[in-house]
Amino acid sequence: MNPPPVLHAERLTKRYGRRTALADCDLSVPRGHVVGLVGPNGAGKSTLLQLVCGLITPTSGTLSVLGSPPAADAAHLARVGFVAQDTPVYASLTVAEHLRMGAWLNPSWDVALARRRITEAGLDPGQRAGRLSGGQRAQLALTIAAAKRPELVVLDEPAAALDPLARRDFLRGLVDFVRELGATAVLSSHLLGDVAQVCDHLVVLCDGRVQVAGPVTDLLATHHRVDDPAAAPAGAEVVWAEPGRVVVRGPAVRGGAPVPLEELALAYLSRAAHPAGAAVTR
Ligand SMILES: Nc1ncnc2c1ncn2[C@@H]1O[C@H](COP(=O)(O)OP(=O)(O)OP(=O)(O)O)[C@@H](O)[C@H]1O
Repeated sequence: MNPPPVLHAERLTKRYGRRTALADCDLSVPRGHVVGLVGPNGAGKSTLLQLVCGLITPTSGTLSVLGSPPAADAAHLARVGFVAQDTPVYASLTVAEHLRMGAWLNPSWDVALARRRITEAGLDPGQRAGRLSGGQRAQLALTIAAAKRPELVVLDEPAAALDPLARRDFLRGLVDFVRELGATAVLSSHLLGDVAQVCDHLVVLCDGRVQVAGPVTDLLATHHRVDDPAAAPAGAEVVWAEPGRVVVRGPAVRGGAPVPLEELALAYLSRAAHPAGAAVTR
């Protein structure tokens, strides 16, 4: 029997007063992936991640995380790591004090893993966190999440403020620890290049709705670029069409070219932003 998905949402909806942040989201994410959650400002990414961590509750619909309701109990919480937006840490505590606090709060804390990651990231254990650079702070936050040995780690735009080199190091560290632990990571980002670099599962969210989701290999196999929407075969869907950039979804297209993941995500983001501009099923 297959293990339950890491995340399973059915008609998941979150409203803040009259504002709908997430609307009728259906989503299923299998274990062992690095999942990229992309969408523009206000798409609902943070809302979805906060629901997953049990920081807020749905207005309607259902959500299960590792087979249980989010944050079901202390044991369930210990299986989920969270790196919040801007990777907050305690400015007056040193790196070593963060690790001691992590060990004290988390029964499954892996002392050796935490020490090794700090050394690999070049962090000084005696340094106060308030004096760390953005990249160093992100590495500390990722180390704290990793040393819990979570089955799922949720990261809300953790690398957005980092320079390209620091981002690359951070993302490499993330992929290494996900592989080492056999965990799943869900990472929200505006940076399509980062997502294309490290994610093997993609969720595109716009206006609180899932536009497309699935394993990257499946998405790449079912999307093609053609010169002209008329070249799309019967049954194919034109996701987005503009001069020189027509992305279709469906069976292989004669003369069609592969679509890089960044362009595929952009096609769905463009369609959501300009609904009248595309979306033709032939
Ligand atoms: N606590 C809140 N109270 C009221 N509205 C909220 C609250 N949190 C989010 N929203 C609204 O819900 C919508 C989705 O916001 P959310 O922060 O989830 O988007 P996001 O995709 O994470 O955006 P960003 O990329 O800018 O961080 C937005 O319209 C936002 O204004």
